[in-house]
Amino acid sequence: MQKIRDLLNADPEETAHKMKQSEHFMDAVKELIEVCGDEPDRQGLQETPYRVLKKFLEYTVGYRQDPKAHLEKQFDVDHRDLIMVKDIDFNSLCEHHFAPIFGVAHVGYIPNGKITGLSKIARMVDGYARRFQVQERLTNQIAVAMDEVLKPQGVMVVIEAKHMCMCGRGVEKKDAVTVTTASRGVFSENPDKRREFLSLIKA
Ligand SMILES: Nc1nc2c(ncn2[C@@H]2O[C@H](COP(=O)(O)OP(=O)(O)OP(=O)(O)O)[C@@H](O)[C@H]2O)c(=O)[nH]1
Ligand SMILES: [Zn+2]
Repeated sequence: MQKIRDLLNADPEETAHKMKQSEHFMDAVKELIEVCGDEPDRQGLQETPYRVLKKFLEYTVGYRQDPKAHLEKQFDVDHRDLIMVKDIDFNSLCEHHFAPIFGVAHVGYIPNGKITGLSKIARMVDGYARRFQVQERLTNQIAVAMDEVLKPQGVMVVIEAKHMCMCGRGVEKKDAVTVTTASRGVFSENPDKRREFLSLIKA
C-alpha cells in the first residue's frame, strides 16, 4: 500500500500511467467486470481498468492538496458586510457507493479586515469536493476552512446537491435535492444575517 501511495501526485494522468504497472489493481477491475457478467478482454473493456483508475484519481485529487491554503491569498480591504460567492458548481464522489454527487455551493462571509480572492473560494470548495465525501462533511469543511484562515466575523455555507446513489439506483428518486447548511460566528447568532444570506441565494 505504501508503494502505491509513493506513486501518487497531483496529476491523475501521470499517476495512472505509473500505476498501470500495478497488475493487482488492474486484475481487481477485470474481476469486477467478470462478476458483473461481461468479458474484460473484449475490445471496449480492455482499457477500462486504466480508465477507472484515472477516473478515481481525478475525483480524489483533493487528497493531494491542502484546500485551505488557497485562502491564504488575502488583501487588506475595509469591507464590513456580506461577501458571497454563489452557485459554485462541484463534482464529488459519495463515500458509500463511489457514485457522483454534483451540485452547487454558496459561500458567504463577513470579513474582519481581510478579504480573499473570489476564485480561491471556488478552488477551496473543489479541493474538499474532490475526495470521498458525505455532503454534511463537505459543507462543514468549507465553513471551517473559511473560519480558520480568514477569521471572519461570520461564515455561512449552503450546498444543494444531487446524489447519483439516490437517483440512478437504490431508492431511485431522480429529482431529490439535498440541502445542507453550516454557519459560524454572526450567521449562527443573528437570524437577520442568516435571512440576508438565504434571500441572496434565491435572488
Ligand atoms: N447523510 C448522508 N447520507 C448519504 C450521503 N450520500 C449517500 N448517503 C446515504 O448513505 C446511505 C448508505 O446506506 P446503506 O444502507 O449502507 O447502503 P445501501 O444498502 O446501498 O442503501 P440504499 O441507498 O438505501 O439502497 C444511503 O442511505 C445513502 O442515501 C451523504 O452525503 N450524506
Ligand atoms: Zn451514495
